[in-house]
Amino acid sequence: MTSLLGESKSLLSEKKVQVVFVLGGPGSGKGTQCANIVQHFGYTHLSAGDLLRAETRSGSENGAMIQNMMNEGKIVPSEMTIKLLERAMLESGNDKFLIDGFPRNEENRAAFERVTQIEPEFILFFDCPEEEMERRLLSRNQGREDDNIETIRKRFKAFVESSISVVEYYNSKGKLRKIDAGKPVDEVFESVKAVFSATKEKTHNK
Ligand SMILES: Nc1ncnc2c1ncn2[C@@H]1O[C@H](COP(=O)(O)OP(=O)(O)OP(=O)(O)O)[C@@H](O)[C@H]1O
Ligand SMILES: Nc1ccn([C@@H]2O[C@H](COP(=O)(O)O)[C@@H](O)[C@H]2O)c(=O)n1
Ligand SMILES: [Mg+2]
Repeated sequence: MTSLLGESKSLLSEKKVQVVFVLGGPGSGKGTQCANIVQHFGYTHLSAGDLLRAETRSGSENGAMIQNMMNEGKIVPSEMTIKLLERAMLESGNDKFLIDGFPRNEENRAAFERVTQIEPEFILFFDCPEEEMERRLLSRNQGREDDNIETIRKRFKAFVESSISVVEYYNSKGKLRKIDAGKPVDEVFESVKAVFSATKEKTHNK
């Protein structure tokens, strides 16, 4: 795979950027907590799902295919998602990113590393019981077509079958920061803050 601009090397590999991957099951609270992190720690939040949804609305040639895959809870080929992430990162003007809902499988992980040559600082993992995630998704009311019980079950299955192995991979590299996400929003954010404050402290003392 080549980069956004069809070059063998991504323009991002020449920039000094910091990336935190934000992972967790559907409805674990990734988007909610990312909004809080942005306010406190100056990151730009990029949700892979939001970028894909915007692409389906843009009328692009891949839009209909992406829409069908999302309605089935399937993981879209890395080439498309990485292109959207690369473009959003380059356009943002920032150098610190929370990448939410990515990498979703081994293919996502390996392709991002190969194309951008970016190694994430750490992985924030929201660990939440499935019954709680299901309750949250069914009462989210944001008009998402995939928030229906049939697709929610497919998304849970994809998370267990494809995404957990990515979480385990980063755990084995000592990069995982696991958060108990089954608690109320403010309590979850206290744990999140502790992770980012510790990282800031470490960087400051270097
Ligand atoms: N800690 C929490 N306690 C109760 N409700 C929460 C909590 N965190 C988020 N929510 C609510 O749960 C719903 C899902 O949250 P959010 O959209 O942040 O999850 P997500 O992980 O980004 O989901 P998805 O993977 O589907 O994008 C939202 O309605 C949100 O307001
Ligand atoms: N790396 C990704 C991320 C998401 N998708 C597709 O988008 C759907 C919604 O994702 P959310 O993170 O917003 O819940 C997801 O179910 C996938 O269909 C993807 O393909 N690849
Ligand atoms: Mg989300």
